[in-house]
Amino acid sequence: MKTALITGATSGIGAACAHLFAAQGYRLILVARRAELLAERARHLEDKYGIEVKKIVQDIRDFENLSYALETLPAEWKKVDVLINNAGLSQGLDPIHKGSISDWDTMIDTNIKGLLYSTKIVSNWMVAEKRGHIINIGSIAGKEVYPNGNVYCATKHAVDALNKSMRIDLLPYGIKVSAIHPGMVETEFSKVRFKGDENRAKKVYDGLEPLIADDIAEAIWFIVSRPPHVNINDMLIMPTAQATGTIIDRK
Ligand SMILES: NC(=O)C1=CN([C@@H]2O[C@H](COP(=O)(O)OP(=O)(O)OC[C@H]3O[C@@H](n4cnc5c(N)ncnc54)[C@H](OP(=O)(O)O)[C@@H]3O)[C@@H](O)[C@H]2O)C=CC1
Ligand SMILES: N[C@@H](C=O)C(=O)O
Repeated sequence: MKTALITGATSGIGAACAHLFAAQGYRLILVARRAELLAERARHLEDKYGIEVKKIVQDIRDFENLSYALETLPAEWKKVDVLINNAGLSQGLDPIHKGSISDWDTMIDTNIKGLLYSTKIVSNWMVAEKRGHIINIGSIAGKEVYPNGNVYCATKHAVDALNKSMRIDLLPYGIKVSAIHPGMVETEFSKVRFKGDENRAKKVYDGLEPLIADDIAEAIWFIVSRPPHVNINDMLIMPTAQATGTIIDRK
């Protein structure tokens, strides 16, 4: 049985990936902070698809505890076939001079360092097995910048660079590396960005049809299901209604 490890599996793209990989018969290692929601998601997946789920209730910004939780998994669970570095977020949408230092720290610690921490642990497992596939969730914000996107865009540009670096560093071990860069996807993302302001979050998608999480999960499945001689390095996937990264923030 194949194993997928998904960070940020309680909501949005990560939750959609968990469903899709479970439906494809993968057993899952799911990482997130919200214990009750993770347990509920895991129970549903086990009941619906008859697969096994390991729940890792951890903040990916905490390397020591994340490492302990993952390294103490049973040995056969460490033969991870697919790592989906999904956990991430944006905090605020302010011009640089008005930005919050703590928001900047949260985005940098989650989107860059958290991704590095999970990759550090799992890539070593994959190197030992000389196989695996790492999927990094970037963003259109990792390809372009937009007004007030500053630090979030910078973190996703970092993910873009890290993806290219991982691809080179892990090639000798037969490990595939791919990035997917979505445009607007209607998840909890905007509610998190605007600190729970549901009206402001909803307005982001007014007047256009955004992507949904399943669109990204299906694209990731396409990437993962390519034959061994094919590696998709980078996929940019946008709502038809969104040509560039500019977020129209309707206050
Ligand atoms: N939605 C969009 O428009 C786009 C999103 N993206 C990227 O897609 C990825 C997923 O976002 P999306 O599904 O939209 O957003 P959601 O807010 O719906 O999901 C984010 C997930 O990440 C988890 N998470 C956040 N911080 C941490 C942390 N410190 N430790 C562990 N888990 C964490 C959350 O779980 P919990 O709170 O339980 O820990 C949640 O499961 C992110 O990297 C985002 O930047 C990229 C392009 C577009
Ligand atoms: N595409 C969105 C999420 O990453 C954004 O850029 O805000």
